[in-house]
Amino acid sequence: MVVTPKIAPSMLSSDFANLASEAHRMFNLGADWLHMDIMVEAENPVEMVLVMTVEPGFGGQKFMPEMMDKVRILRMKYPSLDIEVDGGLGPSTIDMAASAGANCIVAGSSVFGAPEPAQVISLLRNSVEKAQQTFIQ
Ligand SMILES: O=C(CO)[C@H](O)[C@H](O)COP(=O)(O)O
Repeated sequence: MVVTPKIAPSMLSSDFANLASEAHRMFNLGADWLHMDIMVEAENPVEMVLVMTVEPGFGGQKFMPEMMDKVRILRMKYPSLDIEVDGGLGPSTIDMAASAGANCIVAGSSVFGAPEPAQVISLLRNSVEKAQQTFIQ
C-alpha cells in the first residue's frame, strides 16, 4: 500500500486577519490539508505520526535533517502510516523528507511567502511522489 502525498500549508504563516480567504486561497492553489496548531487529547488509535523538523511554535526556522532518522525508522516499520513532517520544508529541503519516507508535508513560509504558492505546493507533492517510486522498486 502506498500512502498518498498530502501537502499542508501551515496557517501560522498566513494572514491572520483574513483566515477564511487564506484557507480558500490555499485549497484553490492545490493544497490537500491546512495545518493549524491546536492541541487536543486523542482517544483514537494512531492514524498519523508527526515528526517536528523545527522547534514547535513559530514559522521560518531552519529544517533539522537529523530528524530524518525517525522518519526512516517509522516508514520501515509502518509502510501505510501517514507520516507528517512540519517545519523548514520547501524546495531545498523537501527531498530529504520525501526520501526518508514522509508523505504529509506541512510548509508555512515556503508556501505563503512564495510568489507562486501553487508551484511550491506542486513541487512538494512531486517530490513525495518521486521518492515513493523508489520505495516501490
Ligand atoms: O507548526 C508550526 C510550528 O509549530 C509551523 O507549522 C511550522 O513552523 C511551519 O512553518 P515553516 O514552514 O515556515 O517552518
